[in-house]
Amino acid sequence: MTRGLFITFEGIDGAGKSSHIEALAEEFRRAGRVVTLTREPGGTPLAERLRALALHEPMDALTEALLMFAARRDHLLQVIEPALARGEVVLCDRFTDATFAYQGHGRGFDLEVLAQLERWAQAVPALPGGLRQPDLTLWFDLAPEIAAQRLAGARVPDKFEAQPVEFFRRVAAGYAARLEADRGRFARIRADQAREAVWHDLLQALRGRGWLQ
Ligand SMILES: Nc1ncnc2c1ncn2[C@@H]1O[C@H](COP(=O)(O)OP(=O)(O)O)[C@@H](O)[C@H]1O
Ligand SMILES: Cc1cn([C@H]2C[C@H](O)[C@@H](COP(=O)(O)OP(=O)(O)O)O2)c(=O)[nH]c1=O
Repeated sequence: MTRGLFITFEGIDGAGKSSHIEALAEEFRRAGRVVTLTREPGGTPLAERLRALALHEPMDALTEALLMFAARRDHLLQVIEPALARGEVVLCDRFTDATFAYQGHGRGFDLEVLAQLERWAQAVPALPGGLRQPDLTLWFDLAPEIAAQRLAGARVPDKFEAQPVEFFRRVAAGYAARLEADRGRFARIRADQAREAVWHDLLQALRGRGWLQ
């Protein structure tokens, strides 16, 4: 059976993730793969309810991190693991790197505690190493000033999108640190380019791994 693939999309708000995720799903479908397109926080009825709370209610950083990981655990067990077991391609708009970047680096919450929560929430005993991680993380790297310009007037901001540029500088540094810690898992996409060039680089990252022709 075809091996399942777990690919996550990451980057600060406005970096351009959503603009490409559906196109990549279509590309995989053309290649004969079944695709599950999903997002975090969310992806199940319970996790979507937790998303609404986490994105719109004020709360301390630990509460926020616990909600993110609670939503993630439900999503992993209900959606991601079953899809991977069926050999599907799972494309997920954000995953745990976002928790390290936003709750960890953005809000300043303890990274060691996050690493512990990651080990609990992503535990899948049947896997070698016992921990589910993405096969590939596409990091849309964009300067916060440009992301803010792109988002201005584009949509009503949620709790995070309303943060100042300084917050997103820390979040972006958080993503860079995650990449440094696990280079093999990441592809850094230069998101300051025109859409066509971003799409080209994204496809190259997939082709380079032999996952698309
Ligand atoms: N390469 C690009 N150049 C200019 N604008 C872009 C580009 N990619 C996306 N956008 C625009 O920037 C805004 C944010 O893009 P979006 O895909 O929603 O980002 P994200 O999902 O990462 O928050 C949208 O208005 C989108 O149309
Ligand atoms: C997954 C995740 C998202 N977030 C934040 C980042 C985003 O600002 C917000 C929702 O992400 P996103 O789905 O990208 O928002 P939109 O659909 O509006 O583009 O949640 C965290 O703070 N921690 C997390 O663990």
